[in-house]
Amino acid sequence: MNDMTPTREQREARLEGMGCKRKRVEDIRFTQGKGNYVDDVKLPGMLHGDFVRSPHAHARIKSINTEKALKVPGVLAVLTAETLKTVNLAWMPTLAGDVQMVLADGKVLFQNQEVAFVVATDRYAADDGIGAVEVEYEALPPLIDPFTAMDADAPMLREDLAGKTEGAHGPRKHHNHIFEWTVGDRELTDLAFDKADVTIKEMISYHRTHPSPLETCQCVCSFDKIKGELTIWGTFQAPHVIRTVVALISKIPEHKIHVIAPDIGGGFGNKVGAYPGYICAAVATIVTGKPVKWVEDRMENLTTTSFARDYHMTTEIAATKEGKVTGLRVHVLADHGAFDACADPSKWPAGFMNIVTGSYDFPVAHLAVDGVYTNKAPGGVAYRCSFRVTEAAYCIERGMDILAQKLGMDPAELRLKNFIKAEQFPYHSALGWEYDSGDYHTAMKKGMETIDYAGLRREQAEKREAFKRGETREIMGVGVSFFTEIVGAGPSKNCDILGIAMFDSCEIRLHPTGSGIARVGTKSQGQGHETTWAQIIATEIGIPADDIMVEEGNTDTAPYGLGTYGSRSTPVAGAAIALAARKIRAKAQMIAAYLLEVHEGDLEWDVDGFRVKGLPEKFKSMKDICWAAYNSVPPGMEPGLEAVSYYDPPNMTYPFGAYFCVMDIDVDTGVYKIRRFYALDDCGTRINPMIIEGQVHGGLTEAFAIAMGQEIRYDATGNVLGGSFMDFFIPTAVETPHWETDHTVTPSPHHPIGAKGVGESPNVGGVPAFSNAVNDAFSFLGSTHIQMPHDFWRNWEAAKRLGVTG
Ligand code: PCD
Ligand SMILES: [Cu+]
Repeated sequence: MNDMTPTREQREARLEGMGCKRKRVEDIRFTQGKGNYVDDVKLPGMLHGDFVRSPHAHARIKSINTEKALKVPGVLAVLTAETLKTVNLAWMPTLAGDVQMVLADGKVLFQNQEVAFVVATDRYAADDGIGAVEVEYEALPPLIDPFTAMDADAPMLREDLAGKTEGAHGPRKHHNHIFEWTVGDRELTDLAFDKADVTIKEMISYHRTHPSPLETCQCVCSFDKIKGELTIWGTFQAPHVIRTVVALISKIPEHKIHVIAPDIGGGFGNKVGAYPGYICAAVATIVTGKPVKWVEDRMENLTTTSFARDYHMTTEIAATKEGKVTGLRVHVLADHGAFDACADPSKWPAGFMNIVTGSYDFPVAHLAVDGVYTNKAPGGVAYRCSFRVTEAAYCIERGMDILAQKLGMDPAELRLKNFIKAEQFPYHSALGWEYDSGDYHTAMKKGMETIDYAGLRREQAEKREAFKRGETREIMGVGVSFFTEIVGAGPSKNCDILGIAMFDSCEIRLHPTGSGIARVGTKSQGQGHETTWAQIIATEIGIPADDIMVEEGNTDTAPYGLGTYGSRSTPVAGAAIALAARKIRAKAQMIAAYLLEVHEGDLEWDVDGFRVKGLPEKFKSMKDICWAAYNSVPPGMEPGLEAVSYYDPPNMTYPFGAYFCVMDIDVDTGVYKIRRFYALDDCGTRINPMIIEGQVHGGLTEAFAIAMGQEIRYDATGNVLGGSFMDFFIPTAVETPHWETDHTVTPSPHHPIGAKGVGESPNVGGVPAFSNAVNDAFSFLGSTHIQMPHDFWRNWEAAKRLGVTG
C-alpha cells in the first residue's frame, strides 16, 4: 500500500451508503423544472376528457341528454353510465370490498360526483361540452350527519345494496351500515371498568380532511388497436395494483397492459385508489382509438378524491387512582361517504385502528368500529397514514391527557408510568399486535430534558396565576404526544390487497464496468427513493450510490410490488433491496474466491470488496468482480451479476416518537403562537438523516395544517365547504413554525437493516401534540376536550364558552 491508497473511512465515505446525508439525486431534475409528470405526456392526436359533476349531494337522475353537447365543436364523445354498461364498467370494485359507480347510475350520492365524461379535442372544448350536457335531477333528502345514518327513518343511500344483510366484512345492521369490526375482549374490558378507581369518557373526533398534493390525480390512456395493448401513464402510488385491477375489470390480458407512473408531485395516500377518471379515460381511448388525457383540477381533487379520517371515537380509559391504566374501550363511528373506497389490506376494514392502545401497557382493551354511508365523497385512505394509525394515535394521546387531568397528574408523568418497558419487547398488545422493539422511556426523557419540560411547567403555572390576576390575556399550553406507529404492510399471513400478498420486491443488475440498475416495486412521490435505495445497495455491496440507478413505476420493467403508502417502502421494499444485494454479494464472493484462488470461507467483506483473511494485500474490489462476472466466472457458474428478491415481512415495524409543542393563545382573539415544536423520532436504522429530516418537516407541517385549521366540511344539504384553497387551509412558510428534530435509534430486530418507516410518523405524532397543546392551555379553565381543528375562531369560541372572554 502506498500513500495514495484511500483509508477505510475514505472508501466508506465514497460509497455514500446508509447513514450518509446524501443529497437527493432526483432534485437535480425537480429543482430545474425538468421532472416528467403525467401532464408532460403529450401524444399525437391526444384527446382530453373531463366530467359533468353533480351539484346535488343526493338526487335521482331522471334523464341525461347529450345531444347538444355532441354538437359542440371539438366534442367527440360523451360517456354516461348507460354507455359504460355496454362494456360492463358502469360500476367498479373498490379496494375495500365494496362497489363504486364510475358514472352516476340512476342517482347521485355526493356533491361533485361524476355524472358524464366528455371527450374533446382540447380541454376547453370538453368544458364547453360539459356545459351543454343536460341532466335532470330530482333532489332526495341528503344524509350528512353520520350519527343519524342508522336512524330508522334515515334515507337509503345505496339502493344497489337494498336488502343485503351481508357486506364485505360481515353482517350489516341497517341499510346505511357498511360493517362492524370488533377486536379485543369485551367482557374483561367491561370488568376492568367496573373495578376501576377512575374512568374517563370523551367523544374525540378526527375531522374530515384532505391531503391535497401539489399535483392532482391524472392519467393518459392510449390503446393500440393493432397490438391490443393499453398503456396508462398515471399518478399511481401502486402501479402494479392498478395494472391488475385494470386486467380484472377490462379483461385485457395483464401482459398487454402497461402502467407507467412517471414523476409524481406528492401522493400522500391520495393516489392509492382507482378513480372514475382512470376508467373513463381507458374506455374513451378504446372507443375513439386516440390517446385520452384526464387531469383533475384543484376543486375536483379536494371534493371528490380520497379524503382522510372522519372518525368519531368514543374513548374510555379505566385506571387506578395512582394512574396505572387498567382498560381501554373505544367505539368508532366511521363516516365513509357514499362508497367504502378505503384502501386497507382486505382483512382490516378499519385499517390498523387496533393500535389504539398506543405506547401504553393496557392489560385489556376493546375496540368496535361501525362504518356508515353518508352523502359525501368516498375514500378515507389518505394523508400520511393510510391505515388509521393517525386516528388511533389521536384518540389515545388525547385520552391520556384527559385522564391525567382527571387524576391531577402531569401528562408526561402519566405516560412514563404506563409506557411499555424496554424489556417487554417484543410486546403483545391487548388488541393483537406484536410490537417489534422500542425504548419509550429513553426517548421521552431525552425529549423532556432537551425542552426543559419541568421549566415549561413552572412557567405555565406562573402564567396561569398571572392570568387569574388579570395581568395577561394569554394562556400557555404544553402539548405532549408519544406515539407508536405501525408500518410495513405487510406480512402475507394477514395482509393482502385483492388477494395479492403485500410483499415487495427488488431486482438489481450490475454492469461489467461496476455500475448498475435497481428496479423496485415501490413508487416514490417525493420521498427520495432514487437516493435512499441506492444508499442501501452501496453499503451492502460496496458500489458507490452514485453508480446505482434506481428505477420505479414502470410495470413492464419493475418487479411486482404493492407500491408506496403506509410508510411501507422502507420496511418492506427496503428489506427486499438489502436481500437482493446480499444475493449479489454472495455470488460476488464465489467469483472473488475463484479469482484469488482461495476458498470462499477464507474471504472477508471489507467495505467495497473481499479480502483474504490474514492477507490484506489480496483484495478484489466489487468493481473488479463486476468485470469478472462477465468474463471469468468459476467453471459451471452462470455469467452475470444480478439478483431478485421478493420480501414477505415477518412482522410490521413499530416506529415511535416523543413530540412536544409549546403554544400561547390570546383568549380575546383566539390567535395562537407556536413558540416551540420539538420532535424526536425513532425509526430504527437511519438510511439518510437528511431525507428523514425532510420527511419529518413535511409531516409536521401537514399535522400543523390539520390540527390548526384544515377541514373538509359539509353544510346540512351536503355542499362541500372546503372545496378550494380559499376555504381550505394550506400553511405557507409564514404560518409554519420552526421544527426542532431529534432522534434515538432502536433498530427493528426482524428487518435485514433494522430500519423502520418514518414518512407517516410526524403526522401521526404531530396532530395530537398540537391539539394537546391547545387543550392543555385551556384545561385550567375547566375544559376537558376542545374539538379540532383549532383555528383562531374556534379558540376564541372556546374562550367564550369557558367564560374568559366576551
Ligand atoms: N429509517 C429510515 C426510514 C425512511 N427513510 C427514508 O425516508 C423516506 C420515507 O420512507 P418510508 O417511511 O418508508 O415511507 P415510504 O413508503 O417511502 O413513503 C410513504 C409515505 O411518504 C410520506 N412522505 C411523502 N413525502 C413526499 N415528498 N411526498 C409524499 O407524497 C409523501 N407521502 C407521505 C405518505 S402519505 Mo400514505 O400514502 O397516506 O399511506 S404513506 C406516506 C424514504 O425515502 C426512505 O428511504 C430513511 O432514510 N430511513
Ligand atoms: Cu399508516
